[in-house]
Amino acid sequence: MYDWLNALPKAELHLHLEGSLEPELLFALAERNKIKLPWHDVEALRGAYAFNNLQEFLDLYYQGADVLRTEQDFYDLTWAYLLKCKAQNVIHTEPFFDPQTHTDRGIPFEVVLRGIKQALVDGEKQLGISHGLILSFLRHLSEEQAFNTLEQARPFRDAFIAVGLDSSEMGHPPSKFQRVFDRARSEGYLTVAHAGEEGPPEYIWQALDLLKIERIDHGVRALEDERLMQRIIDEQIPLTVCPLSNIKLRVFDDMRQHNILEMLERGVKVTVNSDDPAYFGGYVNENFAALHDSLGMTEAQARRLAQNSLEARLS
Ligand SMILES: Nc1ncnc2[nH]cnc12
Ligand SMILES: [Zn+2]
Repeated sequence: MYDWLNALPKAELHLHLEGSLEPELLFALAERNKIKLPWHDVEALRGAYAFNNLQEFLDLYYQGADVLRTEQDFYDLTWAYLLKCKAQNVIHTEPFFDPQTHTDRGIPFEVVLRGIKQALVDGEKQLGISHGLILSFLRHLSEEQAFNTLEQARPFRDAFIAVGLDSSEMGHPPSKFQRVFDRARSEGYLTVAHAGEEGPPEYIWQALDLLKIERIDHGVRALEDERLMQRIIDEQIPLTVCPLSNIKLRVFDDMRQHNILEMLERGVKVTVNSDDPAYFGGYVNENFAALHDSLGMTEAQARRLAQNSLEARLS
């Protein structure tokens, strides 16, 4: 890896903790929890990481998350991610977690949260990595289920900086969650949302106007709508872009077609992130390296991208 990329201090603003579950840890947790897996070994599981779209990935991602059962499991997952941050000079992180992925399997909200939060607090103390945790709603589930999740979070309000929206985008527009986000904002949460990953620019407009988001997660389809681009540039709304994810999930056919540097040069506040690094072939620095290798990203552009990430923090 490139030393100058490693040396850049950066923030990661789009990372699903469940998506940082490496196959080796997945197998170790399955053994610890006496869970029988459908894959023979780590290599067989890695072999399954071939996706044609977001949904194919999500099906495997939710299946993988089933090995996470105890507070210690969530601690170990988060700690492993923080060690990667340390190695890559990520000095601040704002990870997502999906409570419903776990509570729907009977794992109590507080078990999930305690494990994650303890690791994040230890990460601040022992590794010097600051954080802001984002509670993300699964958009393929109902508005009522999202309200229930927000209610479950109430006793732990101080543990979070924001709520987010992820999972299957098509057919689940931001408007479906307008009232949930209204409630969350009234409780003092900031808001972010995945929009314009697979979904149309209209979903980005809705995320901005109805959910009143501070940042757009992905947002790469904004380039299809010039008026939207102007708004994003004028208001300097950050985009948390995930290049390797976009290739793995076929949002772009090839990294050489990725639009992140075009957006950067047009004045969009774009940032580089890993999304689900265990599944997509790399953490933040591997994403930067791919932009260098395939798009000719210069050192000056890398510095601007890293600086954008530090400026786009919520906490
Ligand atoms: N890239 C992605 N898009 C939507 N939901 C997700 N959950 C985990 N990764 C995601
Ligand atoms: Zn994501």
